[in-house]
Amino acid sequence: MKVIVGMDSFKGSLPSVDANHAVENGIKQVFPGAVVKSFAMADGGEGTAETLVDGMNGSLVKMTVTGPLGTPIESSYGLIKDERLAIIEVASACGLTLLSKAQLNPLMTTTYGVGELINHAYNNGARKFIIGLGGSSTNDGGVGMLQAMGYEFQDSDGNQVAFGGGSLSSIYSINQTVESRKFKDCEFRVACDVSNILYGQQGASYIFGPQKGADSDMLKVLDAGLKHYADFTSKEMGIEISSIEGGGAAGGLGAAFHGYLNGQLESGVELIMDVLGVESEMENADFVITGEGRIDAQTSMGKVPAGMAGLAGKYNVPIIAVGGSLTDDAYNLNHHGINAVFSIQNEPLSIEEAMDSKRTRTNIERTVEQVMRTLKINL
Ligand SMILES: O=C(O)[C@H](O)CO
Repeated sequence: MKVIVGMDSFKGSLPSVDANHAVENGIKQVFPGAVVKSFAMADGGEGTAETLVDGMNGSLVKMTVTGPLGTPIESSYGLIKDERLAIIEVASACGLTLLSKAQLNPLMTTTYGVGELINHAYNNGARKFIIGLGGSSTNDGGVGMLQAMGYEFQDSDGNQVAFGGGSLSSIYSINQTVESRKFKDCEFRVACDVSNILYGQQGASYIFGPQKGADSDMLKVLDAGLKHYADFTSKEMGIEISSIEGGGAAGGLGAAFHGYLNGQLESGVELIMDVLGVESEMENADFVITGEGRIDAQTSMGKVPAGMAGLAGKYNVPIIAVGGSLTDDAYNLNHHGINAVFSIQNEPLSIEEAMDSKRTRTNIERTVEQVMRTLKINL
């Protein structure tokens, strides 16, 4: 018997590697001879760098970067030296969670620190990059990042435009320096958490600006700034960034990666499955076990269980999901390729108790063992 295990982390409770181990233990209690192929999964969002570093024998590089408000913050990225691969979650340099509610201001916040992470990884030998977009506090179209990578965005007086989405409308000329050209040989694979375009009613500002602290007047300024930036990018550089799907991810960072760095914008979970080589093990598998901390309506929209279900479906392999909590919507997954969904909880508990990592590990193992026992019944 061959089983594929592909668990996401149980956020705030258990990393994916540990969730995978718990599932493996549950399987082995009942089928000790089973061949278990384990892939600690992620979707490009929080935890992706740590997960890939664990799964690919890499290391986490810690460094100080320019934070979203221009002051120094501690950040990190994953580095797989042998593969010359760096994994960067943009939120670790410009994320929402780095700021208090009162500090949120997308007119001012910058992605400069993301560019500093890329530079550092480049100097550490990285030529391939996996970039996780999402959870940002910025709406600067990635201009801050590009400035840190050697691009010059100047206003009509020849000064560098200031940080933040509020300054995009002052872009008057764009230049590439020698420094910026070194990234031509790099490969950027970009995991997008959304498919929105750069500007307009469905663009970065109007859809994600409010969660970053923008009121309705700010939204107009931010959206106009992104449009101006796209128009100038087309005029000065001959690059089209206004209509690419995912261009509006992380306040327009998607557009910057696509237009300026030739980045490939992809669905996060599919990108990670590809990097880990999940598909090559799927064809002759007997079944798959996947799961995440909370299985809800968003799960079917490109989260790890949905991605694993898509791949399992391609090879007609049955798939079972286990979750820390299940909303009513979780059961709709039965109509989206997941054969059965189980909660790991077995008694009434507070959230804190339910998220205790030891309890989570034990409950995953027990639930999977019981599912395996059910599979073993020969009716
Ligand atoms: O960072 C953001 O703007 C949202 O997560 C959408 O990408």
